[in-house]
Amino acid sequence: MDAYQNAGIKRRMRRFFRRDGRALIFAMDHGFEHGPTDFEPVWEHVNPKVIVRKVVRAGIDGVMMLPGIARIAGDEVKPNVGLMIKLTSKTNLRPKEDQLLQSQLGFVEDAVKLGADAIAATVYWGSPQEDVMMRQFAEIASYAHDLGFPVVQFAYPRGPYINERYGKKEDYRVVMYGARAAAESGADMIKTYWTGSRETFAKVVDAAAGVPVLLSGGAKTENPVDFLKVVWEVIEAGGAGAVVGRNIFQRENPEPFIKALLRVVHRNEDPEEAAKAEGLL
Ligand SMILES: O=C(COP(=O)(O)O)[C@@H](O)[C@H](O)[C@H](O)COP(=O)(O)O
Repeated sequence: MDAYQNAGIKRRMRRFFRRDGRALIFAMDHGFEHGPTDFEPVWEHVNPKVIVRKVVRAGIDGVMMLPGIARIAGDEVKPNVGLMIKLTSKTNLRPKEDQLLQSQLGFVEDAVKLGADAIAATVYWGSPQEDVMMRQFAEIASYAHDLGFPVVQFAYPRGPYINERYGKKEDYRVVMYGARAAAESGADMIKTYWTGSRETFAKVVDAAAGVPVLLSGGAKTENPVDFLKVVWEVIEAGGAGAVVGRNIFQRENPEPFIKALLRVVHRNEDPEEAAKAEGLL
C-alpha cells in the first residue's frame, strides 16, 4: 500500500516540476480571497477560462485554484499542466478578528473528482486559530496521502505577536519558522513569502529540509523586470519556483511575461535578458 501511495505522490509531483525540479504555477484564488476588484486592471481576466487559456498557451507548469473555478475552467488546463486544488480559504469581507483563519470550503474527494494533481491548504502560523488550521491541514494531508496525492502547504506566518517579536511577517526568521513547521507537518510542497534577499531565502530553503519551497508572488510590480529579479533571487537561493497570480493576470498581455518567467525559473536567465528576449524591454 505504502509503495503505491509513494508512487502516486511522486508521479503527481512531476506534473508540476520539470526535470530541473522547478515549477512556475499560476494562482487564481483571488476572486474569493481578495474579491473580484483584483481583476479590474484587466477585467476580461475575471473570466477564468480567458486567463487560464492564456497561461496554458504560454507554457505554465501548473495552475492553482479553488474547486468552483476548477469546475468552470478545468477544461482549459491541458493534461500536461498540473492542477492544484486549494481546499481552504477566507473572504476579505469577514470581521477583522476572523481574518486570521482559513476555513475549509471543499473536501479531498471534490479535488479528486475535479482531476487534481495536488491538494493545497493554508496554515497561518502564529494565528490565534493556528490550532484549527493545523487540524484541517492534518486531516486533508492524511487523507490525500492515503490516496497518493501530494499536499501543498501555504505556510504563512501571520498573527498578533509576529510584528511585536520580529517587526514584520516577512522577517526571514519567521518565514523560515513557517516553512519548517510546514515540512514537519508533512507538506510535499511549501508556498511562502519573499524574505527580501537571496541569503535569507536560502535559509528558508534549508529550514524546509528538502521539501520544495515556492515563492508566493505578491502584488504586481509596475516594472516587470523587478518581479523577474525577485524570482531570479529565489532560484539562486535554491527555491523551487513560484506561484504567481497578480503579476500575471493584472498584466494586459501576460503571455510574454510568463515566457520571461519561465526563462528565469528553468534556464537561470538573467532577468533583463529574459525580458528583452520576450519583447518586454
Ligand atoms: O495566498 C494568497 C493570498 O495571500 P494574501 O492573504 O493576499 O497574502 C493567494 O490568494 C495567492 O494565491 C497568492 O498570494 C499568490 O498570488 P499573488 O500574490 O502572486 O497575486
